[in-house]
Amino acid sequence: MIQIHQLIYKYPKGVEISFPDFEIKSGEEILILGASGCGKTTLLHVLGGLLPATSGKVIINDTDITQLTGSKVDQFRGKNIGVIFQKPHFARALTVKENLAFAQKAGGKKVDSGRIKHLLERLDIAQHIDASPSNMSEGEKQRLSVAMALINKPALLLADEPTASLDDEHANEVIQLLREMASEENSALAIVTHDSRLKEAFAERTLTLSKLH
Ligand SMILES: Nc1ncnc2c1ncn2[C@@H]1O[C@H](COP(=O)(O)OP(=O)(O)OP(=O)(O)O)[C@@H](O)[C@H]1O
Repeated sequence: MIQIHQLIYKYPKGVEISFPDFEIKSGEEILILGASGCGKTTLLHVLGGLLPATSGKVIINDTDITQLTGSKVDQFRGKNIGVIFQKPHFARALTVKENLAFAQKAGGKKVDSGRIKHLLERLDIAQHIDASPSNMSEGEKQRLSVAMALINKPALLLADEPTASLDDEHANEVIQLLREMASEENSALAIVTHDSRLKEAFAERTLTLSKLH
């Protein structure tokens, strides 16, 4: 269960952004929409522990991450939060399997080849297990970034603009995949986007951020 309560982030010498309260249950999802500049990326970074909240709470499975300091935030993220960035980045010198094994170790877990194989098969990229990610198509790379984010069974899966450059058909496919995978893995899913095409599919599970004044 993820709970956001009275969350505020203030950029040093910049704007102060207040976010609405919301919660996401395990295996459920939320679409966070808003116009350019309203704070979507900022919210994603605060939820992912990449920016420290100025005040308020971000509770992820009973831990308020705003209270974690120093390397504790990084350790918590490695174990409990998966992030799918707009542009996937992998270690190019490592194979697909080695990238996933690296992510397991970074999350404080032992390398689990069975888990790696399961996710690659589920995401239909198992044929690339010993290849370099650089030799994969854009769609395959995106599916690998989903595998990387899910490898440690995170409580929270965050996706940043996953449909930004996609046509309607591919946008639907990616969203469908994220929803299925989050539900299968029992992760709470938060998608941050300005893509209002997605609004209908998420119906009441949409949160629209207000414009800053
Ligand atoms: N490093 C920074 N320092 C100061 N202000 C910033 C910084 N980064 C963002 N901002 C401001 O914070 C506000 C929210 O920015 P943010 O990038 O979160 O918006 P966004 O909704 O993700 O926008 P977009 O859809 O255009 O990516 C904006 O007013 C922006 O100018």
